Amino acid sequence: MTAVRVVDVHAGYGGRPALRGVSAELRGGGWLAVVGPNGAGKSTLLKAVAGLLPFRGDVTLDGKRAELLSRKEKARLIGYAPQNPVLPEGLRVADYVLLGRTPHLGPLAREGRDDLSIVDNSLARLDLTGLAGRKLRTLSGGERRRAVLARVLAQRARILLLDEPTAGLDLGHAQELLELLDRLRSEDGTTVVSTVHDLTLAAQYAEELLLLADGEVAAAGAPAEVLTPDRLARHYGATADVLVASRGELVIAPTRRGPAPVNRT
Ligand SMILES: Nc1ncnc2c1ncn2[C@@H]1O[C@H](COP(=O)(O)OP(=O)(O)OP(=O)(O)O)[C@@H](O)[C@H]1O
Repeated sequence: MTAVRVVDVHAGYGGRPALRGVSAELRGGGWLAVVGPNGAGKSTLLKAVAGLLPFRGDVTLDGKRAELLSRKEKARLIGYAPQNPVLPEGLRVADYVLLGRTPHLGPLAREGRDDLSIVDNSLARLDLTGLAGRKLRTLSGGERRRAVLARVLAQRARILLLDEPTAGLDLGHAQELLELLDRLRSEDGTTVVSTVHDLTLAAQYAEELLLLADGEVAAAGAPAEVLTPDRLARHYGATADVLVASRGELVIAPTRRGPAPVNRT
């Protein structure tokens, strides 16, 4: 079943268009990476799908039109991690992650044992157990990012909208997160839409790429179809080789524009 369908979406800020006729479709349990240069409209698309920005066009989530979903229904269905969230700095990490359970709490809004165990599990999955008692304001940039993702995981939403989830994470934590998302997708059928700047990681984990440029879809499809040196030059102004690694995975390797480097070995 199609989990996310976006049809001819237009959105903007103060009359200035940022998305112009964007369409995309993703099956349940799929992973769509939204890529494109700075200012292309990637975050705007995620905000529109999350219902945080007015738009023209249609967005359907799990077969239901997004604008007809109640706030609580939407919060159960979508877990959204913005690029630069404003955090309640005085809150402890565990209490912040518990906020992810809010859409599931009963009328008295008291968390139960299940909620606390989901929070513990989310903290462990993001390697935050040892930091559970720390105030958010004391965390490093990457630790804060992981706390935000732990809150989103605790929500147990069927569709995750993650804006630059690996930004600020070291290589190991970035890889662990992507592997975790991949497992959620294949084991629980979670659907993932993420924006990504690292095109090699995008190609390794996402099954579909949506390349946005200047608010429009420049290309869509499997990574090998979308990521060509020609498109990287045209839309990113970058010179890069698209290599195929030993396991068949794509590697996007930027190349120097000047003369070939002197061999330093
Ligand atoms: N709050 C805002 N007010 C006005 N213009 C905005 C706002 N947010 C984004 N824009 C503009 O909308 C366009 C798309 O921005 P968006 O944040 O969606 O790009 P992006 O592809 O996510 O970029 P990046 O890779 O730099 O994060 C840009 O021209 C940006 O300047």
